[in-house]
Amino acid sequence: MSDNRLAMEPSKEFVFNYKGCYFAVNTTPEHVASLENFEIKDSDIFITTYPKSGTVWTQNILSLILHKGHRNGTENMETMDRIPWLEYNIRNADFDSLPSPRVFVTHLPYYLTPRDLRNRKGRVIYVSRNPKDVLVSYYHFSKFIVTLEEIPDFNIFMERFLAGKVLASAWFDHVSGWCNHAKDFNILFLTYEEMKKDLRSAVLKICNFIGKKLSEEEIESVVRQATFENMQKDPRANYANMPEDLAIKGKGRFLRKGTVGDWKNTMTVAQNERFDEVLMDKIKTLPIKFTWDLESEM
Ligand SMILES: Nc1ncnc2c1ncn2[C@@H]1O[C@H](COP(=O)(O)OS(=O)(=O)O)[C@@H](OP(=O)(O)O)[C@H]1O
Repeated sequence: MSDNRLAMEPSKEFVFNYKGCYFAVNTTPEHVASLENFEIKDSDIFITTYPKSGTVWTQNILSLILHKGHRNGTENMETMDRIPWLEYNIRNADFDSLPSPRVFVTHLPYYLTPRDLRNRKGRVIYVSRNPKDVLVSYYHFSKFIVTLEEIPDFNIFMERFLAGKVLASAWFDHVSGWCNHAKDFNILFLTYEEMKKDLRSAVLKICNFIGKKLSEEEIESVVRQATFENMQKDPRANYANMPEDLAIKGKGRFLRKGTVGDWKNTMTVAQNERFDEVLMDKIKTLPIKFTWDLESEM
């Protein structure tokens, strides 16, 4: 294989491919396959995202909405214990014994989710983010965490991202798959940018969707604690107490910048043009309209 082709292939040391989707090696094809038959309860909630789209943010919002102890600071539970990963059950959580409503988090494409979920059992909150900010956030994240292959050259990282040769595969396939199959799920779509613009409205949408009534004061408390500035101070949101096998290798924080339009600080004009050439026509076919910076909307 030529050097260029080699640079495009994700290393088997970090990922495996199962039915067209790349997974990190801290799960197994058997576990992913078993999820098809995972029994869903009506009250279950799934936070579903492509990586770097606002997963931990939404996990924190759900923890704050559902758990008084999280809201008033009397309980200190790690995010991944409160809301475990479905396909990366690294702490071997007993999913059956989680308190109701169970909340899971997943990067699964729609077609690998539990069958019950695809039959409108349980609820899905799907959060998406403009893919240029996803790309840049993903690039920095790969330098930050040991479970991802580090690709120091942004050009190569971008080409892999555009070709879907990264964990969770192609951004467009993920988002379009979920949008096109929305009717199979009981699903709420949110975007990172709308959460950023009006967090309170997003929190209210979530409460409404999951049927949770909170007082005005409680809503205020959720919103206040879910801002970037406040979450950045929270060791749980920053994975500060990560288990060894997920340890952080780089400098910086999980909550890195938390802005809309940061891609402009990393992508060159040529890279932006290349990105648009590959993805923009496709993006225009999506029912979600993305915000590329907080001044302009497409
Ligand atoms: N409260 C709040 N407000 C705004 N932005 C926030 C917030 N919490 C997390 N983030 C930003 O979300 C990015 C991480 O995305 P994910 O949590 O989806 O990452 S992961 O897939 O779970 O690894 C990452 O984006 P970047 O800062 O652009 O890298 C985080 O900073």
